[in-house]
Amino acid sequence: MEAASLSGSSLCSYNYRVSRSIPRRGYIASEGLNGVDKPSPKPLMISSSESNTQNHGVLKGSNLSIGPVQKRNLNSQTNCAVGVCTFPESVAESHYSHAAEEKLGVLLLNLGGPETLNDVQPFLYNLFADPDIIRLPRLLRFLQQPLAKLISVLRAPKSKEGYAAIGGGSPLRKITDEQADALRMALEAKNVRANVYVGMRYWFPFTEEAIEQIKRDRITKLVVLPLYPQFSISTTGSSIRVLQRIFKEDAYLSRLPVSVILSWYERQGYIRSMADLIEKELGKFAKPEEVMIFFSAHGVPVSYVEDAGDPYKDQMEDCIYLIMQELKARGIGNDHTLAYQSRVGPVQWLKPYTDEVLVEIGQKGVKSLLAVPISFVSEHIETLEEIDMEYKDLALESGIENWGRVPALGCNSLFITDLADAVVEALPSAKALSTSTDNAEETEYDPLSYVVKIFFGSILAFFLLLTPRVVLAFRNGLF
Ligand SMILES: C=CC1=C(C)c2cc3[nH]c(cc4nc(cc5[nH]c(cc1n2)c(C)c5CCC(=O)O)C(CCC(=O)O)=C4C)c(C)c3C=C
Ligand SMILES: [Fe+2]
Repeated sequence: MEAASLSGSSLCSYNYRVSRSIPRRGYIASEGLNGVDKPSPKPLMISSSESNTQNHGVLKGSNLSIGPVQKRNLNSQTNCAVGVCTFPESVAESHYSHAAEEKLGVLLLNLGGPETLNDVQPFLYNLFADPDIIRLPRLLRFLQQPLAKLISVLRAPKSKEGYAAIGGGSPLRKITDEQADALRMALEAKNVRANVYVGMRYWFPFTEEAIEQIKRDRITKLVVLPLYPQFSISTTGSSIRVLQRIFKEDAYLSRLPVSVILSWYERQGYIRSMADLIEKELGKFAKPEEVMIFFSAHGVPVSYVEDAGDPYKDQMEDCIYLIMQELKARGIGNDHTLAYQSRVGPVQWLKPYTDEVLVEIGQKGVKSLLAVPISFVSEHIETLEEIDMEYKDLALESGIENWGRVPALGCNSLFITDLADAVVEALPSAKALSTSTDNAEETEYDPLSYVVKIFFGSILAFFLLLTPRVVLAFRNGLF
């Protein structure tokens, strides 16, 4: 465990805590489609310094630092593996800790999704305007918004088709609300009263709205729980960056004791509930032992992992190792593989790609396949449309005869109870960002420079989109 405070304003820094850890394993898939031993990954060190663009610059301009995750305690009997991100030990305890009545809040963070087809383009705009989704070099940052506008307009028709095919909108809000309710009840069953809030990154209810409600409710302690089992710069990282911005600008929030759970894929409850779902779906095949278990994770660009130090790939492989170990302990030793889906744009994404591997294994003679979406805990467009429709068709065309798909965890009771445990375990490490109000910062907004930026940025972005690589990506349907 390592705490670090960063250059620039030291309003906040985070510790990355792993309360129970296992030694790093090589990733070995049986009967090796992916069957290569992976070397031990370098220790995770995510720091953020405005001046440092090369060095693991995950959350630049923020004060987040996440120290090594690979410190693993073999002897630990506990089953919890929560990366808990708190404000530093060194800051004085906030007065909230001594408040007569503690009012606990849990903030669930998620991506959000368009609820109607009219929402699709503005939703895509919000997504592509996120500097953690399209990572431009500092000097080109002024292009972010015009690029987002152009890409969202160009991608919207394709995305709309996908959302139309799943009923005209994303189910994410409804499912996340149900998970919030279930978590509140699971906490209550443990005698922990808490308000559970939902904050989405790219659509309603936005994180900002949830925070406003938290303020109105005068919450005195907050646990932040992103609904992504594995950490990625593009998901949890991005959501935390938003929180940091909001918190450091607000006197009340900067004093509120907060604990952020960064990743939780190692938790036994999660691993067991995934193994339960897999076991159940395998049982639906005529010959369960012959089924290939096909984990399909949402991809990220390779540069996130190789240049920015995103732990996503390592955590994904570790997660799959743990699930397969759990299945093995139950006497289930099926072949398995991992591939990455949903790539967007002209850059290299994590390989192997789901569509390519499906064709490959179909041609190699695999007849039965169980698809397991692994990077998300709700049904969404990429399970309901991409996997259930596109990949299923592709698999059947490639020679696979028996297809199955594991549902997302949703409100699975073992899973929700385990999330409740994660919240309880995170409570003692809640710390305030700051005890003084003089840190509150106002961001300056200059309308003239904004208009100038948008105008010239749009022209530049337009020419950028005409480069051969980008044109080719559009032609190949990658946008
Ligand atoms: C762990 C999960 C996710 C990662 C990592 C992730 C990275 C990532 N995504 C895009 C681009 C798009 N994502 C879109 C939808 C979407 N993404 C996730 C999860 C992860 N994304 C989910 C759950 C959803 C679906 C939301 C819903 O409405 O159901 C979309 C929009 C849909 C589409 O047009 O395909 C885009 C675009 C990038 C570029 C990225 C990493 C850099
Ligand atoms: Fe995505």
